[in-house]
Amino acid sequence: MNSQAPRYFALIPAAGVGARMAASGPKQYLKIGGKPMLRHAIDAFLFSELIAHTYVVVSADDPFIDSVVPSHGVTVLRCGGATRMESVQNGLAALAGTLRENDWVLVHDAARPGLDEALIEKLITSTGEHPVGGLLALPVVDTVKRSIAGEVGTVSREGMWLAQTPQMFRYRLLRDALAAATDSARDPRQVTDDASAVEALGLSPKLVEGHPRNMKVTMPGDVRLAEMYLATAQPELL
Ligand SMILES: Nc1ccn([C@@H]2O[C@H](COP(=O)(O)OP(=O)(O)OP(=O)(O)O)[C@@H](O)[C@H]2O)c(=O)n1
Ligand SMILES: C[C@](O)(CO)[C@H](O)COP(=O)(O)O
Repeated sequence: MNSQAPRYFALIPAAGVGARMAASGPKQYLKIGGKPMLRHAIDAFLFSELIAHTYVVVSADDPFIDSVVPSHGVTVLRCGGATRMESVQNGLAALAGTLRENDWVLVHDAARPGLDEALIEKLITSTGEHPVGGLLALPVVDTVKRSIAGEVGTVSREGMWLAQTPQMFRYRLLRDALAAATDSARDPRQVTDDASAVEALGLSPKLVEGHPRNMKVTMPGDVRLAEMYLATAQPELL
């Protein structure tokens, strides 16, 4: 019987280049509401009493992080990889010996500045007892089209969700799932989120309804939308 109380850690992959944003530098350092995007994500975890510590994965030569990271509660891991998955894998590997096998890891995109303590608590209280883990997500409410070589069709939206982050899994399970995804014949670039690696093991994580404010800032037009969400009071949780 494991008598240790559960521990929750945040891991923020922040080693991307923001190609789709096409800004002058990596998008995670763009100011959103006067504060770098990455710092919004960090602060959500710092303000949460449930998170024991936060780790941020950046590229080895990142010149910006030292002016953004706070002086407490956060450790920078300069081990970013060529893909989001690699950055997460490298970050988890760097925490071997620090994290216990059954510690919960909440992986959250630096590109999602709208996360807040309420959503973190909702994910943890909804998932903490789940045998696999879970993630914030939004049910699809629009009709879904797929266009391939000019052929357009409609995909049933029954049971369809849009994955957000954090995605939370036990440290050992997540490391094993990502390692299996790397070893599999499947193109690892298909592993665009942490949950898909776990699902490839035949496991089903819990989907916990997130919020549109927790959007991923990807394209130039997303910056203003994210600022509008951040400018509003904390919304009632869905
Ligand atoms: N090699 C990479 C690629 C992405 N990320 C992180 O993964 C998150 C989600 O990725 P995405 O929104 O795609 O960011 P970028 O990869 O920077 O964007 P783009 O695909 O437009 O280049 C971001 O916080 C990004 O910093 C990472 O840590 N390491
Ligand atoms: C992890 C993620 O945010 C879930 O929707 C998404 O897969 C990240 O995709 P990206 O292309 O790395 O932004």
